[in-house]
Amino acid sequence: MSRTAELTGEVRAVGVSKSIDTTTLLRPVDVAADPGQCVVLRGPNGSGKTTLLRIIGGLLEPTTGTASVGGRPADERDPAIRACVAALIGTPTTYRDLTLIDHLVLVDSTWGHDPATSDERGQALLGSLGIGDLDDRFPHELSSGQEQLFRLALTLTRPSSVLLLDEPEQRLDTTKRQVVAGLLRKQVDQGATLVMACHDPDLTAALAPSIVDLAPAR
Ligand SMILES: Nc1ncnc2c1ncn2[C@@H]1O[C@H](COP(=O)(O)OP(=O)(O)OP(=O)(O)O)[C@@H](O)[C@H]1O
Repeated sequence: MSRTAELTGEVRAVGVSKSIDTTTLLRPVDVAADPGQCVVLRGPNGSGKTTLLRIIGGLLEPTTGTASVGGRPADERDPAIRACVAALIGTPTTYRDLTLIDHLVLVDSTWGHDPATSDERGQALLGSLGIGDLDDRFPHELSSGQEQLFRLALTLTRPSSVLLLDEPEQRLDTTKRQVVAGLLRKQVDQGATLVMACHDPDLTAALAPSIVDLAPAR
């Protein structure tokens, strides 16, 4: 996808908040993250971390403030934003009759990589997440932690400048959290902008991020 190169990974959210009727989902907050930087969103359950990630990903319009990626308004209807942002927020779509490696080959080749080497890249990614031996499984044949690793693989397999991850540590054991920390560190070192919600102090510390602490929504 040539559009990926068009947008750099600067993420900005200025005074963004979200309310629905009289309910506050997110109190006003600022976020700034540049390429090669990690920002971790912290806060108690219900403080609005997922809501903020959805706003930055252009999936949700803020009630106040503005959000942008690469200098453009964050709006996932914009193909340039979609080409730039890879997000793991909620449950990605999977196909019951495709194996894990089939999924990765599909996503990799769809996003413009050489289809002749998609399989190789997919195998390497699964291997780096410690689930290389599950390449021929179907998504419904995974444990919940293995499923989370597969979701991360699906997110990381496509090209992107910005990674938005909602609690990537979910359901992972300590060893796998360290594996994910190493993989995300590598992405950041290679120039990705990483914004993630996280409840795990060890994973947070491993990424040496800037921290944005969210106040409880009410
Ligand atoms: N569609 C909605 N309508 C009304 N309130 C909502 C809606 N979606 C979420 N909320 C509320 O908005 C607040 C923020 O939710 P959000 O999921 O962003 O929090 P979070 O910080 O990600 O929480 P957690 O740590 O539990 O994942 C919560 O109080 C939640 O109940």
